[in-house]
Amino acid sequence: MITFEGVTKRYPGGTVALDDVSLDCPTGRITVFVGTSGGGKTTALRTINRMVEPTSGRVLIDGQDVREHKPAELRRGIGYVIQHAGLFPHRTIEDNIATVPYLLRWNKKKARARAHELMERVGLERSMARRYPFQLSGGQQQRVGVARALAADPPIMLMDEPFSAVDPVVRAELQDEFLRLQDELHKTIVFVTHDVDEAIKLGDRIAVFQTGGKLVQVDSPETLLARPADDFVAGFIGHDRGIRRLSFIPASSAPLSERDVLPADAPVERARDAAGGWVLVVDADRRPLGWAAAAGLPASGVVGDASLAPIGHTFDVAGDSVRAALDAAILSPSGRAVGVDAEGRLAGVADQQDLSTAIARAGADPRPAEAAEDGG
Ligand SMILES: Nc1ncnc2c1ncn2[C@@H]1O[C@H](COP(=O)(O)OP(=O)(O)OP(=O)(O)O)[C@@H](O)[C@H]1O
Repeated sequence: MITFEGVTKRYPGGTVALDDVSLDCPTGRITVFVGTSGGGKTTALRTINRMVEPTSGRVLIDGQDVREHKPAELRRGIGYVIQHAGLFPHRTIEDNIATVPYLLRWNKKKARARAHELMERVGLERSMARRYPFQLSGGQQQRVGVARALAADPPIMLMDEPFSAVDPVVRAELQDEFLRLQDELHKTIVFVTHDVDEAIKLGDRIAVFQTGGKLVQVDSPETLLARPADDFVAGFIGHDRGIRRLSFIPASSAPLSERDVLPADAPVERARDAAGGWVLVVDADRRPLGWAAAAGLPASGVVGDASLAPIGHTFDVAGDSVRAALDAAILSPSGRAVGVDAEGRLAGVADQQDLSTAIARAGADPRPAEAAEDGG
């Protein structure tokens, strides 16, 4: 665990970059620092690897003051990734990645083998090993930056806006891969961003900094969205925090129904009085085929003969959130969302009223999200 104990940083000239910050960053988890520009996020991050020395207070790693280590020695156990990757322009990709192994005096063969293994891990083709950074896209360079930080398998990773310099699509890909990697590696990560959505997506805990280096709130994303500590945090996380909260309400909490669901071989007569004007048609295996409008059914035959409107997207009742289910309902021609199991078979249908019920239930639970999850 990384612990900040009353850390203050006052720069010459009087700027207070950190004001008595106390905070824990738990082992194996992602702690995200967000906040206003100039709020002290980068300064706080850099006190961990001694790129910045606090004016007062202490930073501890597993109970030990970071000042007990020489900076160079300390940094070998701490990966560091920055915006624009900060690669050495005249070194090949494999040698960039192997920077720390070379410093640790690994032989060249072993260091390069490690670099190749990491290239695969972060989704870079081996053919890029001998290229130079300028021959890679921005997103690829960021992957190299992550691979380089991981090279000596440090238990801690500090990441300062690592995905900010790439377009939104690449950024989302990098975030997804980063989460997948963390699922395997369980590093202790401190991640700086000014993007609230990125913080919510990646953070196990989010620390919000305000101008003047004040830490205003540290909480899980769920709690931050549900209970911002003050008007500054509420304003910072935005007016659509209600919508964002829906991502943390499991779709499984919505009631599902089998109303107006028919197999493709059911006679059309059975579909004519569908309450909502639409029937969901499924195959013999209960896989959803499409929506049939009651008004557009053929005069006779089976519902499978009707022209079916596409379902759009379904939601996974076990893994998706109410946000995904609501999106599916809004985009569905019938206004109803189709819930499926892991095999893609129909689990049930939820209309917007059913989803409202789930939202109201979640909103009515006054316990902090963690306690509610524990069932305690
Ligand atoms: N070396 C320095 N000398 C003097 N002042 C500094 C120095 N580094 C940072 N500061 C000041 O300290 C404050 C905090 O800076 P810091 O870079 O930690 O903020 P930040 O939250 O990371 O901001 P941003 O989101 O804009 O990157 C700012 O007012 C900044 O101008």
